[in-house]
Amino acid sequence: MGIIELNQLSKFYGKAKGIENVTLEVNEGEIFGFIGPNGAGKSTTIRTMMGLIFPTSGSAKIFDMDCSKEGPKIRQEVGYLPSEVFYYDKMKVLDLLKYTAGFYQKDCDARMYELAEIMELDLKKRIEDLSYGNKKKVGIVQGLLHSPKLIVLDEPTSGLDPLMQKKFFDIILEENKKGATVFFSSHILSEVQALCNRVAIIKDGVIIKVDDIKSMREDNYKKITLRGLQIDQEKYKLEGVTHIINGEDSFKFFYKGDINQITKQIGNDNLLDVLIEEPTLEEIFMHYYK
Ligand SMILES: Nc1ncnc2c1ncn2[C@@H]1O[C@H](COP(=O)(O)OP(=O)(O)OP(=O)(O)O)[C@@H](O)[C@H]1O
Repeated sequence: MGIIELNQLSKFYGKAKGIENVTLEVNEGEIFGFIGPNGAGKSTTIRTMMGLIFPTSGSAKIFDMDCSKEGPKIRQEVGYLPSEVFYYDKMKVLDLLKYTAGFYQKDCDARMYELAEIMELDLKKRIEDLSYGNKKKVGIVQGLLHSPKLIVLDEPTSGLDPLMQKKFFDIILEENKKGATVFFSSHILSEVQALCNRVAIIKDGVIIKVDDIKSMREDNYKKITLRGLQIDQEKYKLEGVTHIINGEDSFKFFYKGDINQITKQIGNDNLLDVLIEEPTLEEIFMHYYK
């Protein structure tokens, strides 16, 4: 049984498609990345999982419970950080966090103070006096103070400065080491690459790929850079060669196929240098969205 199980999940807003036939399984202990550009359907998927909106068809289960029917029970063990955080502006940070802690059937005080200290959050301030980034920090502490079994993060790092992002990722990794499963949406690929074990790519409401980060980088493409003044570029018009970029004394391309074939070709050229690398996730992602 997966911690999250989405089966043919669709959500239409009237006639407008939010997501269509999303099927995914997230296993216990994974850090799972959910990536896609703006409007791809990430928040729709997550809101359906959290029982905040209802699916048009299909099912979403967390801990083997139906998200539409058992929302309150599921939420006891889920920490959710929405993409946009809205608050009771007049409340003080501490009062809001205590109010949140009151929803859980466990004592959250120690962890709450600990997280607030790590995130350098001023508990005495009113919400309305906080910057956007500091409001986001309140959301993070709110989402994690009950040490949930599943952490669901919808674009969590927007608004955080790099130092805070690092602290936040350290907290997430620590929670994961303690056993929490993490589901994490983002359009920033480097952070997904740094944090996640597996990733799903969503485009126009449809999942186009689910893979582990390692094989996604290794199995697909090689990024090849050749340096030299007399490279016969015509000879590289081969099957599997794409994304060609011509520089002054360099020639770059992506290659997918038999590595012997391409190295044979490279061996025929008089080169100053050659670099064969794994593409970054960013580059792979661009391929899927071209
Ligand atoms: N309440 C709504 N009413 C109508 N259409 C909606 C509603 N919410 C989302 N949509 C549409 O559903 C699609 C998916 O949107 P969603 O917010 O889930 O994407 P997203 O991947 O989270 O994007 P972003 O990164 O911009 O938050 C979009 O086409 C969006 O316009």
